[in-house]
Amino acid sequence: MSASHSLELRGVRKAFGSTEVICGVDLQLREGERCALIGPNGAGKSSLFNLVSGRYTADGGSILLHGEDITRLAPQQINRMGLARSFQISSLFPRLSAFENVRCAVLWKLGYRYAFWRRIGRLHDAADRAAAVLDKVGLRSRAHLPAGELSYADQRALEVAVTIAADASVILLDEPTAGMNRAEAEAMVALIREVTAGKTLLMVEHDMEVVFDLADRIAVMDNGRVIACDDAHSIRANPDVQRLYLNRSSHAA
Ligand SMILES: Nc1ncnc2c1ncn2[C@@H]1O[C@H](COP(=O)(O)OP(=O)(O)OP(=O)(O)O)[C@@H](O)[C@H]1O
Repeated sequence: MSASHSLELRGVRKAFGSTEVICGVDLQLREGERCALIGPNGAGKSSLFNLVSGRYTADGGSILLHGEDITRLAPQQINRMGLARSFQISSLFPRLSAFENVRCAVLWKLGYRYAFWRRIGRLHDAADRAAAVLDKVGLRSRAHLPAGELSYADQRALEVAVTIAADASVILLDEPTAGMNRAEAEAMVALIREVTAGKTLLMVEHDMEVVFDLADRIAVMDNGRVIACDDAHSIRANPDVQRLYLNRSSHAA
């Protein structure tokens, strides 16, 4: 793998029982690029996220993070190597404040197991980092509120904050604008653009306006395969992609 690839999938396969749901996926993400993963329901987008983040183990092929093989590593090992993933279903602690949610994520990355005399310093570091991240996502004034009391859009922003808290270099976002109105989605796009600057982003997204706005490249999945991966112009013009979307219902993206 060239050193400029942050993430590389080589012939990745996954089956559940006798059904292969990921059928030999190759995908390469360059450092600093934003890639959207699209495709119809059941195409395999979430399964691919689960494989990359270590929740599922691949049956074949390999996954490399900055050139290192992570195919068989546990999620927390992959996380500590610099890959962070958000979840579509909220993984926030609703009774903890926004600040505490982010601080937990920072401490988790630091690996909260070290000598006592180092803890105090680390706690201060974690608090500073959490405050800075909340500032970045525009939640400074709501940092003290329980996560469960934030508006829906703010909870999604907090999810992004938790995901970027540990300063991962590769970020996976799962439908970051799902359930948002246009204005909220636009604000989220601006936020993602800012907080992922210089990082590598892989994002599952159904909203094509968001996809075309944010992504440098778009990977299209169908039936467990990546059938195209290219810039927006080429994806729009791709006959296989056109066929895929014309043949589906309106919720095809
Ligand atoms: N844990 C599992 N056990 C069995 N089958 C699974 C499991 N996870 C996913 N699948 C199957 O794998 C296929 C791909 O599902 P996946 O959720 O990855 O698709 P998706 O593209 O994310 O769809 P959506 O857009 O609806 O979220 C589907 O046929 C699904 O039923």
